[in-house]
Formats: sequence, structure tokens, C-alpha cells
Amino acid sequence: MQYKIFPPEKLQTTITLPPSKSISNRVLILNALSCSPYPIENLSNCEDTQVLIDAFNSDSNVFDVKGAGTAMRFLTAFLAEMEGEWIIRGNNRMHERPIYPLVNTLIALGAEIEYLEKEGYPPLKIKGKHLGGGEVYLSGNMSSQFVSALLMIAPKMDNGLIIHLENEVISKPYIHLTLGLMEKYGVKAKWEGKDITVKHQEYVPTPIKVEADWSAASYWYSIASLIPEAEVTLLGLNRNSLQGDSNLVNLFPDLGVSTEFIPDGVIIRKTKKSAKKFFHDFVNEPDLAQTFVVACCLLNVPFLFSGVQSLKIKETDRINALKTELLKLGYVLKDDNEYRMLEWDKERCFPQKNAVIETYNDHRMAMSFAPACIPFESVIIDNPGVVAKSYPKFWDDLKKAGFTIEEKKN
Ligand SMILES: O=C(O)C1=C[C@@H](OP(=O)(O)O)[C@@H](O)[C@H](O)C1
Ligand SMILES: C=C(OP(=O)(O)O)C(=O)O
Repeated sequence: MQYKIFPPEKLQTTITLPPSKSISNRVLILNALSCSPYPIENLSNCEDTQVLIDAFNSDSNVFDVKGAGTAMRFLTAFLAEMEGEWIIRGNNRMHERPIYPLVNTLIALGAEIEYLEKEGYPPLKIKGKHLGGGEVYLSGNMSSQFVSALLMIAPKMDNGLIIHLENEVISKPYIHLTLGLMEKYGVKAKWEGKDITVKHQEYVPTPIKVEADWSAASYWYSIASLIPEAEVTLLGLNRNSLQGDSNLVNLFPDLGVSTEFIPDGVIIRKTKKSAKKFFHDFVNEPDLAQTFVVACCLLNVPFLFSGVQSLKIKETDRINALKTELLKLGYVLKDDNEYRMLEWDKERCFPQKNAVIETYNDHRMAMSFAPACIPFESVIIDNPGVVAKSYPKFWDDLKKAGFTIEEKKN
């Protein structure tokens, strides 16, 4: 299936954003670890959260996390610490996303984990048992989810856990998010330099309300930047959010979008401001990279983005996906061999007629390219259902905002 999307002339709307999937998935793990009797308020109903809910409700010892990185990594640590024999698998792409740094660290702590197919990658067979803890070394340059997964089980270990982080630590705000949520459940940790120390402690169950997803908000910022008269109220966002992607508020003024905080969210408005060239290091906000790459091209603002190295091991190789699909729209992007940088210096080519934007099973490809309908008058997005991974109501919300969507069978 494909969607052909047409923009409204003006934008004035109120959108209730989806709950954060990163918070939802942490809180599910923390509720289980604390044997919490409290229901979670405003838990996400996205696919990545549903696979974790299904795992917790299942009688089976075989779990399929589909494409959910957080569910894969968090469950691996959780089950390594839980008596029993478990198998965790995912979709084909999940079986191409490395997990060995986490598995090696768990094995160093005494866990029994086997690779069922390719060495270093899911699916995994885990013989879970209580882990005593101690000191471990873990590289921080592949995925912060490995660190978060270990941290959440750390207070259960008799000797606590010291994680010595090695190499560059990417996606740091997600580690802070984990520690911040653990603290809400009564657990304290100390992060000094490259060492994180968690003593043996008891989790204290607590009622939690999940705040809205700042990464999902980014698509509305992008849309607002492209429509001359735009005002969007986004409900559910917190000003003092632990989500690193709330940094949007500081980044979008340069692309012509201002933010006003209101008691239950924000009002974003189109302004006349525009950067001559946009520079940013996305090492702390990798999930915003696609939004900014596409928005800058559509706004004709050249950019140089660094810190994008982790994009190649996410839902798809996002660097290649961005380059390929933007080329169809007439934008020629350059990256360096190591994928650490992505640049656009305004080089153009002829856009393809009736280009179909492929989404590579990546929700963020669909959502970041949807705003292309504004300067191009319409855009065709292939396999639009991919948005369910984090924002199932994305297309309904676009319709509510005045976009027209035609379904096309391919
Ligand atoms: O911990 C989390 O909730 C996440 C961490 C990030 O992954 P990496 O740490 O692999 O960059 C991010 O890209 C992902 O969408 C969610
Ligand atoms: C990378 C993402 O998710 P995950 O790694 O949890 O699959 C994402 O949502 O952009």
C-alpha cells in the first residue's frame, strides 16, 4: 500500500502526541523488577511497546520482539537475571543488529547466553539465573541501550554493579533517562566520568504517568517550519523532560519554529528566522537526525551533521536510506566513509517524476518524508503502516490537521 499526501494551505491544529516509547518500555521493565501493583498511566500502544507487553503476558518462554531495539536489549538483560530458559527473537532486521557488547558483559557477570544463528546477533537462547554483580567494561559507542539494559537489573545484584564505559559514549540522554526513571522507583546510581555505580538496592513500586514522545513532536516541528502560516498545539509534552529529544526546542528556532510552553504541552509557531547553514552533532539525539536532514533540504538550508554513525545500525541503514530517497526528490547528499558525517551543500539534480518514497521498514523514514508534500504539493509514501512502531496515529493526526491522504494500492 502507498499513501499520496497533500498539504493544507494553513495549519492551525491541536494534536495529542503519542506517549514516549522509550519511557513506556523502561517503565514496563521497572514495574516488573519492582513487582509493582500500579497500572502505568498513558502507556504507549505502539508496536515496540506492545511486543514487551506481550512478552510479560505470555505463558511461553519464546518471545518475538519484532523490530523493537529497546525490547530486545532490555529483555536480554532482564531474562539473563531471571531463573528459566528463554529464547528471544525478532524480525530479520533485528537479527542484523549487533548485541554482542551486551551479551559479552552479561556473560562476564556469569550469565549463560547462546547465539542461535549468527555469532554476536539475535536470536538468543538464555539460561537465566541470579547474577552476583561486580565490575564490568562496556563500550559505549554502539548503543546506549546496552548500558540502560544492564543498569535496570544492576540493583538486583548482591554486590551491585560498576560499569566502566569505554570509547565514546553515544546517546547519553537515554542513559540519563534510565537513571532518572530508576530514581523514581527509589534507586540511586552515581555516574562519575566513565564509571556508573549502582549499589544493591530494593526498587520501590511507584505509580507512573508516561509523558508524550518528543521524537514524535519533531515531525510537527518540521511541518510547521514549511507552512508559512502555522500554529500547532502539541499536548502531553513536559518542559523538564528527561527525553534528550526535547532539545528540539533549542534547535528549531534556526529553522523558523518557536516554542511556547503551556501547562500541558507546547504551542509551536512558524517564524521568519532561517539559518544560512545548519551545523549539529546528533550524537545525543540520533532519532532526530532524519527529521532535520529532510527538513533542511525542503527548506533549502544546507547542513553539516556529525555524530550520525549509529544511524547505520538502526531500523535500516538510515544514511543510505536518506541519501537514496532524497536523491529521488532532487537533493544530492554526501557522507564520509565512516558514516560519521552527513552533508548537503545545496547540490541538486532533477527530481524523479511521481517519486515513491521507500520506507525500509523504518517508521522515521515515513514520518520525516511526509512533510515533503508541502514544497512538492504532494508526496507518495510506500508502506505507510511502518509508523506503528512508535506513532500509530500519525496519519490520522495529519488528516486531523487538514492533510488529505489518498490510498493507493501498489
Ligand atoms: O534507549 C532508548 O530508548 C533508545 C536509545 C537510542 O538508541 P541507541 O542508544 O542505540 O542510539 C534511540 O535511537 C532509540 O530509538 C531509543
Ligand atoms: C532506533 C529506534 O528504535 P530501536 O533502536 O529501539 O529499535 C528508533 O525508534 O528510531
